[in-house]
Amino acid sequence: MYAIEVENARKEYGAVTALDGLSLRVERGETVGLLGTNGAGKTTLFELLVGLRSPDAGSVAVLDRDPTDGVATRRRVGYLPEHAGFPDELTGREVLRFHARMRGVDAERRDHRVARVLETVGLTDAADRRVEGYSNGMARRLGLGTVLVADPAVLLLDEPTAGLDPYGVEAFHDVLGAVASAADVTVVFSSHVLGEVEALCDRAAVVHGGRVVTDGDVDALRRQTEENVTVRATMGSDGDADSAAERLRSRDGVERATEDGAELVVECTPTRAFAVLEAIRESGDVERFTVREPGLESAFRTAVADRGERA
Ligand SMILES: Nc1ncnc2c1ncn2[C@@H]1O[C@H](COP(=O)(O)OP(=O)(O)OP(=O)(O)O)[C@@H](O)[C@H]1O
Repeated sequence: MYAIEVENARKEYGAVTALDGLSLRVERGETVGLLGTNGAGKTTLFELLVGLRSPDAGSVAVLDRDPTDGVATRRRVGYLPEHAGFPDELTGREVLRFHARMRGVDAERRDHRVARVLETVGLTDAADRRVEGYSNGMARRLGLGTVLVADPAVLLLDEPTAGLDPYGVEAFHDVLGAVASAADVTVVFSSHVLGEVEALCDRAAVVHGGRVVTDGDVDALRRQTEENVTVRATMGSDGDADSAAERLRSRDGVERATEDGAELVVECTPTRAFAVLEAIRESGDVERFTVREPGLESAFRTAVADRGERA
């Protein structure tokens, strides 16, 4: 059962094509990271998903309904825009109460719900302070609270951690990870930080030039990269990095093997990495080694490069 189904969506702003036949399906309960270059079309996609815009062609369904089709579906979808702001003079609790009222949370449940969300996003102690005194990280968590307060089935978060320091990112991830693991909550968030998509998502979709150019399981995407695995082995006193490098150069899958001081440095194709590691282990007195695998970042670069630069 899909929470989100976008088929061949097109959206133009005058001469600019923001979405150029974008298709994406997200199952209920999935957490999907949207990666993309600037101007790839991610925000436009979110705006279609919350019914703020309609596609010029193609179709968009959220929880089996057209999102422009009425308030009932929209209430089940929580959207955190990239630049969410709050009136400075309100407290965090007042902001959440306002959102709860706007999103149809019953009056008698409202205070309880707000208190629970404050707890979830770690703002209970700051709940009655004015928002103007909040740090960037606190404001982002309050933003997440505004979308959680109506207990949504689908969360759409547009670059939610942009501009946060590492502690702020970590705190945000803790909250989002806990929310996303709850049964039946579907999360789609966009990010330029590939590490956070690796950490939080089962699946990633790369958006480029208004289309999804690669989509799949995060581990499978990582393996699609054309970049090499690098192994650095520190040789012991009986080892000879130079002659080990010489022997390894003829091995299948080894792209480069060199000696760097007491270290043997070998670059190999990801598919042959295991066999090459064995060969390194057998190549003499190896004390320890490190392996640097190509991350999602290189898979992203490969996917975007394959499609050429955006026109
Ligand atoms: N209201 C608008 N009017 C005109 N052009 C727009 C409008 N909104 C977006 N665009 C253009 O559509 C394209 C897609 O923009 P969009 O904001 O959806 O991309 P994005 O992936 O969210 O980018 P970023 O990562 O930079 O936020 C861009 O070329 C952008 O300049």
